[in-house]
Amino acid sequence: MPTNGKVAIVTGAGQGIGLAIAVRLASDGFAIGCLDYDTDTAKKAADTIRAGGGEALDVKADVSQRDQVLRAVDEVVARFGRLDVMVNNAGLGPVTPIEDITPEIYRKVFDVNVGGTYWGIQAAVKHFKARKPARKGDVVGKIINASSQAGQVDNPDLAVYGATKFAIRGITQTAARDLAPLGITANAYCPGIVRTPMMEGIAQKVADENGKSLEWGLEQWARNVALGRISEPEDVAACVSYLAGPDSNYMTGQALIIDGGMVFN
Ligand SMILES: NC(=O)C1=CN([C@@H]2O[C@H](COP(=O)(O)OP(=O)(O)OC[C@H]3O[C@@H](n4cnc5c(N)ncnc54)[C@H](O)[C@@H]3O)[C@@H](O)[C@H]2O)C=CC1
Ligand SMILES: CC(=O)C(C)=O
Repeated sequence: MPTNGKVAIVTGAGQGIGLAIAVRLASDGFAIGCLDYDTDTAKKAADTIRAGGGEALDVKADVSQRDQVLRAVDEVVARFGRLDVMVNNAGLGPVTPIEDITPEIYRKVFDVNVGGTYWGIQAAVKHFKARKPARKGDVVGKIINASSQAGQVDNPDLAVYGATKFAIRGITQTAARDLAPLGITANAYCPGIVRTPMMEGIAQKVADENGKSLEWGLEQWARNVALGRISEPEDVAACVSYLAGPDSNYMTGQALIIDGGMVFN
């Protein structure tokens, strides 16, 4: 794989959408920091990229822990010498009927999904600030955050998860405004229904409640998709490739919806 001389970090790179983004950005020429709290899957992701001729380093951090995120990002910068793109992708998506929400689940999901986004932004900005834009509007660093279609509209039994994804859109818009003078853009990607372990967990719960299969559970979500199929992680990674690359340099504060045209009530 050719290198474009740039470095990207992807959180939650061990599986699902994060893995697909890491592999795609490596094929775009980025050296990749594969960050995950699961050291085995992070290592596998980095091994996969290196086996394909790319450059990668696996780093361990729980994104809900600010000090761990700062340390892991420093580690990647120490290895590759710079940072250009930070993809705050790691997240949790538990099914939480509204009456079952506990303080513990609320705290945990917000700490990972929202806290992890704050800490990833802070860790990246520290390094982006090492470069000054030569001219007003030049881009020296890009923040890309994972929101969701569940950050646009209501979804059944996802009150905690959905709230974090609405919050991430808000954080992205504010970060875009606050960080623009430093030459840093911030955008979010909003997948629809993506076949990953997270989504399979959500679909399986509905399937179990109805005595049906996982495929039936996924099909219930696909019925709302105009294009007629749920997406694969690579569909999302292709759009994140655009957000990470130079063609989106004049775009900031946006939420890119990648949902196959979901039809809402
Ligand atoms: N799968 C879907 O249909 C959709 C997913 N998303 C979002 O995309 C992102 C990725 O989702 P999936 O790939 O489906 O999830 P997944 O559950 O399949 O993978 C998540 C990855 O993040 C890692 N991770 C989780 N908590 C972490 C923590 N505290 N610290 C470090 N790593 C952690 C896991 O080890 C795993 O490798 C999430 O933010 C999710 O909310 C958004 C819309 C739809
Ligand atoms: C998991 C997720 O983000 C959904 C269902 O939109």
